[in-house]
Amino acid sequence: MIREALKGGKGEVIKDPKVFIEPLTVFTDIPFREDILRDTAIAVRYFVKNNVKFSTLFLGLTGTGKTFVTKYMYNEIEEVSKEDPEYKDVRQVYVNCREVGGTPQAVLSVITERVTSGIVPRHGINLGEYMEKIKNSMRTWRALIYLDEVDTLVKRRGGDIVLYQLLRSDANISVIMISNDINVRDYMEPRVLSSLGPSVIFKPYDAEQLKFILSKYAEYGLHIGTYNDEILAYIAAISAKEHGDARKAVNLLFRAAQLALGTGFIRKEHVDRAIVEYEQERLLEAVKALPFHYKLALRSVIETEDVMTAHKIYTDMCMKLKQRPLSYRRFSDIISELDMFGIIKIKILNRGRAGGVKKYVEVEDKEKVMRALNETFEYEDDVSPDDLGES
Ligand SMILES: Nc1ncnc2c1ncn2[C@@H]1O[C@H](COP(=O)(O)OP(=O)(O)OP(=O)(O)O)[C@@H](O)[C@H]1O
Repeated sequence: MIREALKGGKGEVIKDPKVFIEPLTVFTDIPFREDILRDTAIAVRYFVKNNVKFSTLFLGLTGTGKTFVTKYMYNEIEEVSKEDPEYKDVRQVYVNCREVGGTPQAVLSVITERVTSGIVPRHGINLGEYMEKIKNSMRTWRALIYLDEVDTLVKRRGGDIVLYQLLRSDANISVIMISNDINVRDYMEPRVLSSLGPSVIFKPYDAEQLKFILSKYAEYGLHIGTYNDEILAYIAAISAKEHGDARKAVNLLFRAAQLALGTGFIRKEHVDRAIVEYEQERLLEAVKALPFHYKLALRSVIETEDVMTAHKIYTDMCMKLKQRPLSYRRFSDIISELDMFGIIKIKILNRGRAGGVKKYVEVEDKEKVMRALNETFEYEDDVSPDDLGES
C-alpha cells in the first residue's frame, strides 16, 4: 500500500501537483488578463526608459487574478532585467499590507528595508524618516512598489497619507496597488485620490472563462483521460455562481483530483465532496479570523435563537472568563456583522409586544460551527471549550 503510494501508478490522476500549488512556475501567459498585462508593461517601460512615473490601482473581487497578474509581472521584469541593461537599476518591492500588519509604520518599514537592503527599525522612528531613507536610496535606484491588500493600509489612520507620500515624492517611485475591496477609494482623502492614477478593473470570470482556465490546469497538471469536459464545466458553473472566483475553481479541481486518487477518473461525486470540504474549511477560516467577543457571541447564539437570551448566555461566559461583557447594543451589532459574514442568519426582525425590535438568529449547521469554534478556542491562550460551559 505504502509502496504503491510512493511509486504511484495505477489509478493516478495528478501528473504534477506543482501546477496547482505554484501555478506561476507553469503558466507562460495569463488567459483573459492579456490586455491588463500589456498596458501595465507599457507603463513600466515608460517608467524605466522615459522617467514617466505611474501609479495604478488593481480592483476586483477575490480570485479574479489580481495577485496572479502582479506576481507574473514581477517575475517577467526580473527576467527582462537580465537582458535589458536599462532595467538593471529597477528595484521591485512586493508587500502584502495585511500580512505585514497593515499599519503605516509596518508597511513603510518593510518598503524601506527592501529598497535599501538594510536592516530598518520597525519602531521608534517616524514615518518621515522612512521616507527620507527611501528617497536617499532612490538616488541610485528606481523602485516599482506593489502594495497588495492595500485596503488594510488605507483603512488604518494615516494609511492613505503613506500612499500620498509615495505617490507625490520626487523620488523615482511607481506604485501598483491591489485591493479586493472595491470601495477602497472611499477611504482616501481627496488629495490622495487626486494623485492616484487610474483604476484597472478585474472583472469576475464567467463560466466559460473559468472552464478554459480549468482546462489549462487539467492539461498541465492531470493525466490524460482522468477528466472530461463535463466535469470541468460543472466546476466552472459552481465557481461562476460565486462571483467568478478562479481560486475556488482551481481549488475544487485539485481537491476532486486528490479524492479521485486510485480510481483514475474524476467524477461528479468527487467534486461534490470537494465542495463540502471546501465550504467547511472556509467556515473554519472565517470563524478563526473572528475577534474574541465575536466568537463568544457566536457560541451563545448556538445555544438559543433569541438574541436577548443569547446576550445573557454571553454575559455569563464573559464572567466565567473574567472578561468585561459588551452591552446588549454592541452585542446586537456583532450579531448583525456575523450575519453579514454569512456565518449566521438573522431570521426575523419583528416588533415585540412592548414595541421593541426582536431579533432571532438561525445557525444553519450548528455542529459545523461548533466544531470550528472548538478548534479555534484551542488556539486562544487560556480558554478551553470547557470554560464556555459545554452543554
Ligand atoms: N487568468 C487566470 N489563469 C490561470 N489561473 C488563474 C487566473 N486567474 C486566477 N487564477 C488562479 O486563481 C488563484 C487566485 O488568484 P489571485 O490570487 O490572483 O486572486 P486575487 O484576485 O488576488 O484575489 P484576492 O483579492 O482574494 O487575493 C491564482 O493563484 C491562480 O491559481
